[in-house]
Amino acid sequence: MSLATMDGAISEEQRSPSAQVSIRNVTKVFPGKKGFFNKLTGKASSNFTAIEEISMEIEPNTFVTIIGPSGCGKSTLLNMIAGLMPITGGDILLNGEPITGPGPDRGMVFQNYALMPWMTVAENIRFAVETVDPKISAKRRDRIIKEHIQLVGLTGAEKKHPHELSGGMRQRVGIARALAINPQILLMDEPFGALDALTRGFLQDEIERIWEQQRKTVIMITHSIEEALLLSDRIVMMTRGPAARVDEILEIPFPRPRNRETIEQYPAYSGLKAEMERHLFRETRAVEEARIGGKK
Ligand SMILES: Nc1ncnc2c1ncn2[C@@H]1O[C@H](COP(=O)(O)OP(=O)(O)OP(=O)(O)O)[C@@H](O)[C@H]1O
Repeated sequence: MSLATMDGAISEEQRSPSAQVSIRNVTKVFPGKKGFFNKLTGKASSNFTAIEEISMEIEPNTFVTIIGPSGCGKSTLLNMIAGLMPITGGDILLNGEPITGPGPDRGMVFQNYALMPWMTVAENIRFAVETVDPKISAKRRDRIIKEHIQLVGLTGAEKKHPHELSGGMRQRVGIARALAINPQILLMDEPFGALDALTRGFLQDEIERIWEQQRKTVIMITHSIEEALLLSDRIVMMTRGPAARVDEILEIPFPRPRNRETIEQYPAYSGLKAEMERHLFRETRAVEEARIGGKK
C-alpha cells in the first residue's frame, strides 16, 4: 500500500501500478431525510458526509486493517469496497476496474456471522459456492466444502445448525464460507467483535495461520490495537467523522509467522502501540467533546 496524506489526495506518481485495490478520493454522503414530518415543517434534514476524499492503494497479498474512532466510517468504506453501498464521489478500482457492485472476487465476513439459520454448516458453505458457480460439479463442490471446513477446524460439525454452535464456531463458518468462493480479497468487518477475549485470541491465531497458507489480500476493520498489530502489514488510522479521512498509515515490520507471545518483544512494538493509542484517544476525545458541546 502506498500513500497517506492528511488531505487524502494522491498524485499520479504516488499511484502504485501494482495496486490490487485503488481507493481514489472517495467520498460518501448520506442524503438527508425527506419524510412526511420534514415535508410538513418545510425543513429537510441535511446531508451527512461520512467520509471525504479518502485515498489509498493496496497491493496484492497484504493484510490491511482499518482502525478509527467509533462512527468514523470504517464500515461505510468497507461496504463500498464490497460493492454493497454506492460511492458518492471518487472511485474504487479492483485490478484497475471500477467496483460497481458485489462480486465473487470479494468475500465478506460479518461481525454477526450472517449465516442462514436453517442451513447446516456444510449447507451454508455449499450455498455460497453454488451461488458463485451454479454449474460446479458435485464432486468438486463437495471437495471445496470439505477442505474449507477442515481449514477452519470444524471437521465433525458439518451437519450442525448455527444455533448449535458457539460464537467462535459460527465465525469459523463465516470465514470458511467467505474463503470457499476463492475470492481475491477477504473483507472482514470486526469479525471478532462479538466474541469473548479467549475465543477472539484463538480465532486471531487461526486467521494468522490461514493467512500464512493463502496470503490473500485482507482488509479488516477492528477496534483492537493488539489485534491490528498481530495481523497486519499496514494499519490505516482514520480520523473522526464527519468527513473522516485517513490520518496515517503505519507499516508493521514484524516478521511472519507471528506469535502473540513473542510479538511484543520486538523493539518497534511498544512505539507503534503507543502511537495508535495516542491517535485513538485524541480522535475519540474530540468526538466526545463535540457531543457534549452539541448538547449544551
Ligand atoms: N445508511 C445511513 N444513513 C445515514 N447515515 C449513516 C448510514 N450508515 C452510516 N451512517 C453514518 O455514517 C457514519 C459512519 O458510520 P459507520 O458505520 O461506517 O462507522 P464505523 O466507523 O464503522 O462505526 P463503528 O466503529 O461504531 O462500527 C456514522 O455517523 C453513521 O451514523
